[in-house]
Amino acid sequence: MLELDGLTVGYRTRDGVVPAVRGVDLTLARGEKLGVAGESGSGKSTLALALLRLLPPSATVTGRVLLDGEDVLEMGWGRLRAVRWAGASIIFQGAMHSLNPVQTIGDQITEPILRHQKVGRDAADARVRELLGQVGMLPDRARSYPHELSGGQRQRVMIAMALACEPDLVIADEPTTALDVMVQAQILTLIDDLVASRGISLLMISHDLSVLSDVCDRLAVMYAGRVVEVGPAGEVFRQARHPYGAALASAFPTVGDPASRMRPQGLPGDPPDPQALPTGCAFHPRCPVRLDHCDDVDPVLWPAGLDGAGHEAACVRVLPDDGRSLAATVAHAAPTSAVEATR
Ligand SMILES: Nc1ncnc2c1ncn2[C@@H]1O[C@H](COP(=O)(O)OP(=O)(O)OP(=O)(O)O)[C@@H](O)[C@H]1O
Repeated sequence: MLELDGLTVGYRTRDGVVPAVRGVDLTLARGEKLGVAGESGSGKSTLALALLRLLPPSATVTGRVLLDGEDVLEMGWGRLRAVRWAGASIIFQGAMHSLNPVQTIGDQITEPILRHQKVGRDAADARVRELLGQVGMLPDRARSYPHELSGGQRQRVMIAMALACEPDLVIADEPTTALDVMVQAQILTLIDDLVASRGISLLMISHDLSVLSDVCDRLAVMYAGRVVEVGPAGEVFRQARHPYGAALASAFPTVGDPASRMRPQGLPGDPPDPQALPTGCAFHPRCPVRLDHCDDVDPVLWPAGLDGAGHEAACVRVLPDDGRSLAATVAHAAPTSAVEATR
């Protein structure tokens, strides 16, 4: 139902263009849950905002964002307004900053309902009470202002708003950031249950690969504005093929897994400045297994799963046929079709 085709976003600044998202191709099937992971600055939020054209005017967007076959980037404003909320909606990070502090939450949830569903005020109010019940809140909370609610309750309100117009796609951008671990688990379970029971597609964004692997069917890992690994959630989390995916996964302990007794491993170094990206593979300066020519070639996504089931990684160490390391291949002349020289 969602297809990103070469999605590229740059922000114009006084110092030049910041390339925040660089040629992302992704698909999301109806009812599927896709997680997008990556460090701060990797372009996750920019990607999410681009899907509904919510980026600031300084952003330039190219590529295609096909929602049920229709390009969101080409839509007129009328059609775009109809698609927002009803076709796809976003649960933003940090509900306190996303809710209007001087409006009751009931009024805020009512607004998209009145705008998109041809119902009267009474029916909309009833729908708000029903939605609040579905996200585990007392219907009377409709009269509360955001500051009268806890962080977890405010995030529940955001979820109720996102579901208000029965969208086909929900985009959740760090929906549990700033919540304590217990509340985080409740909110994740709530989102998971609500999208599953309605057959809604979910695109969830987080820096936390372990959270995403719990909730999502597939995972995409972003680094410096690119997807560097994508595949079935369990496989990407436990058998990452890209060195960055592996580093991200090993930064989290897994409860119940004997391997979790190992201490989580940090990844030395910082993500690159998008305006001064390293040559070749953007990850090579931090890569623990880089090869001599990794500063020269910029790999594209390539089949990386041993059983070939939709697992791809953009690393010259991953080979199309059986995933042997490039070290072996260098001796046997690497197939140049597996890499893309971009310099
Ligand atoms: N309005 C803007 N103007 C210029 N650069 C921006 C703007 N918004 C984001 N960026 C830059 O674009 C890049 C991607 O930012 P983005 O917020 O999408 O990353 P992220 O992975 O979502 O990070 P976080 O997890 O911290 O939200 C970063 O280098 C960021 O500094």
